[in-house]
Amino acid sequence: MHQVYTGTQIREAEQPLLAAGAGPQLMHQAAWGLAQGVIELLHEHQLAVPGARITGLIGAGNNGGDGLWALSFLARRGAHITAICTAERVHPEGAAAFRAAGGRFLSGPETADYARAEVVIDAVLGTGARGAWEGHPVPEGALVVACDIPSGVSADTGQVSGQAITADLTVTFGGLKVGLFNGAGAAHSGNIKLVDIGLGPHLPAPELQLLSPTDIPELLPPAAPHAHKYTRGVLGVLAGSTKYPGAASLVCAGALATGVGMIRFLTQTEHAEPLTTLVLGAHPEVVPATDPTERVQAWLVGSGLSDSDHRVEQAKQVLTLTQQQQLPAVIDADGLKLIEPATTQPRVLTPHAGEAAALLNRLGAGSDDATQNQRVDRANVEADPLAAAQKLAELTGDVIVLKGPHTIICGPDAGPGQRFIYPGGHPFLATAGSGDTLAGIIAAVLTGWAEADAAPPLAAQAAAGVWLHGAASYAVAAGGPFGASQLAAGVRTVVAELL
Ligand SMILES: NC(=O)C1=CN([C@@H]2O[C@H](COP(=O)(O)OP(=O)(O)OC[C@H]3O[C@@H](n4cnc5c(N)ncnc54)[C@H](OP(=O)(O)O)[C@@H]3O)[C@@H](O)[C@H]2O)[C@@H](O)CC1
Ligand SMILES: [K+]
Repeated sequence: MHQVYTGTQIREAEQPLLAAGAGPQLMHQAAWGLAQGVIELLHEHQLAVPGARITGLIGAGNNGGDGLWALSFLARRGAHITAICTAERVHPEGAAAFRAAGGRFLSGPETADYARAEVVIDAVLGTGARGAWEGHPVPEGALVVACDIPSGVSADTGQVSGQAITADLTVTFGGLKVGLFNGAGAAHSGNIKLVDIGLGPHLPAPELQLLSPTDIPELLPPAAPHAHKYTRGVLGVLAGSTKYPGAASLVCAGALATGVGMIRFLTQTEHAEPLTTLVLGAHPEVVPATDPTERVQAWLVGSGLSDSDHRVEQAKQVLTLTQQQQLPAVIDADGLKLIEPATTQPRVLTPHAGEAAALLNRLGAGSDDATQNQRVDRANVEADPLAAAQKLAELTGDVIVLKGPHTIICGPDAGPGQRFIYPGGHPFLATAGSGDTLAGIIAAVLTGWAEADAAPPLAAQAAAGVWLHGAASYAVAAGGPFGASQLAAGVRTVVAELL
């Protein structure tokens, strides 16, 4: 498990060390790690360090200081180092070390040299940045290494209000920052390398957690040796419609590959119908059901539902039932249009940005602050998905899985096991039906834990499902582009490797 902090939390953790006079030492550690990051990147690109043309973009504060010290370390390895100051002030000790190492500050016509840089170290703004940044051009083809956080990206939120640097690599100090993973920041950060500068004992509870493969086995329901299908868990599924028949099969495929005792599929009508035939054709083990009150341990409602009157009525009925029985439920897609907030029921909502915006508007999210009566749109959610997920979790009392390039999983409470980020599956995962499979996977995890004595927090269960879905995408993508119906095979591979 990796911990992710806001920039403000990292700054606060530095304070006791700065007060004890450890500032220069922290900066040297940070700069050393930054220089190592540059060297590794050069090697990855089959470029030699001796003679490499490396230019630092240097701001007024300690971020600039880190950049100057890193350049001086790189000069010792034979790199050709130059720097451009973007402000009138510059970190004095850093500048002295840079000059002593043979570094040259470019000014006036010399800045033309900048166009030949092979590597640019972005050390303009770090955690001390405030408001919008006007930006600075980067030579075409240069590799860009951001110092701590790409300049222009908020370390607290990932928001970019003016211009921002886009890095190939960000070397970040003391702790991973929310801004590297959330919203626009994720697209600017490139690969991320964490350098430990000894803040450990001073760090607070993290804002977010990133799951590692070793965290997953204990978050997936155990397969007990003497289990039978009912103890393992029965999942009720209300998914698919005449308009989106495939969703029902994809949901069932995701759930079966993750592992459930049984699936009861709520049919559209009492009579044999094409939707049920399709589901049973793909998964003969699924049991069709016409009565939603038959016993299940958890429900999945909404994937591919469409707005057909009959299917919507069925969904309303099942949602009420799950509330009365306090059953775990995953609510996906059109099911999200039907939920009412503030229940104590263990529920997981799985919106994408557009659905999250619609739900926030329906629940009146804009009405309690300066944005009064202003409608939330998809772009607002995409700019700060963590804030949107937190707001939704607060308004509904549910666990929110906000799907996107980086998926946020957010429970209604703060604290451990409540907030996670999954930094994206394989790009091929952006395909129709991928969300249906995800809903099935999460629902299977909830089903398996539904009657267990010591289950992980609901948000952690959902986060494990998101992780499984992402890992499955890499397993399947090894064989080339894929459609969602092939994802379940990847889920089985990943689960088999884990258990
Ligand atoms: N603390 C430590 O010992 C350690 C810190 N470390 C490093 O220090 C970094 C934090 O350093 P920091 O606090 O000096 O702030 P930093 O990000 O360099 O920028 C502040 C300067 O930028 C300016 N400025 C602000 N916004 C702006 C804008 N929008 N557009 C333009 N200018 C803007 C602002 O100028 P002002 O407006 O105040 O004149 C101010 O001078 C941190 O990220 C890490 O890299 C590590 O070495 C470990 C040890
Ligand atoms: K920076």
